[in-house]
Amino acid sequence: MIRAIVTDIEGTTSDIRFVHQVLFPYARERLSDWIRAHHAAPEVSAALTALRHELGEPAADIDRLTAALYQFMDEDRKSTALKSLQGMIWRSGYRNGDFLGHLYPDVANSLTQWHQQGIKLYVYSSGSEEAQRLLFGNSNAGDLTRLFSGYFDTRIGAKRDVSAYRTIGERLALAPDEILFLSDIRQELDAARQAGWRTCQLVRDQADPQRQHPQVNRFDQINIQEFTE
Ligand SMILES: CSCCC(=O)C(=O)COP(=O)(O)O
Ligand SMILES: [Mg+2]
Repeated sequence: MIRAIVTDIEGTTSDIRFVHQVLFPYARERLSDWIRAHHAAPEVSAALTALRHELGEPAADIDRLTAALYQFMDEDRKSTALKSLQGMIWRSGYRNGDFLGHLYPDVANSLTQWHQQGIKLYVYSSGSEEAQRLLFGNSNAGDLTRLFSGYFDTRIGAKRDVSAYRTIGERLALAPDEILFLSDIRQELDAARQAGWRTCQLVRDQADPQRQHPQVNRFDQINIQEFTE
């Protein structure tokens, strides 16, 4: 029986174009000035210290760190430090009403129904926990944060790494086959399945010809019973 659903964001609940054409450019355009202005703030300073550690350059100055962050953004590197800083910059974007978090039209209804059925809902995204809360709290379907029981980001591990799913499973205190993972990326679903989870691939645009996991186009096509043996 499925007791928890863990969902990815980009390409699953939300359009990849929103992330790549709205969120990422918003942070990119502001990053350099923003770091200069805020590097002494404790949460920013902690992220920059983590970045120095990630780079293996304990003495890196602000210019070097900024250059590394631009390189990471070019590579779409899922660096925990970068993701943390992006989340902080997006905070003002949501607060100023520069954008709303994009959710596909089928998402809010399905999440609400699953929540009403007593299924616990969680997010697992490379975006920071703060970025996840901001997106669901300021979405085009309103504030959906009340539906979620928790948020996981790259601090728990990388999304293609089976150990991340094992650790999340332990935190949820559920048997692996009681957890359903929703994602658009086959390699993430492969890792979740290796951990014993049930999986479902969202194919918002084009089907994945490899068909390694059950595929749906929308959340309202997900029949939870079908994932229970
Ligand atoms: C929380 S929205 C920003 C998502 C993000 O930064 C990202 O890198 C996409 O990660 P996902 O794991 O949701 O594909
Ligand atoms: Mg995704």
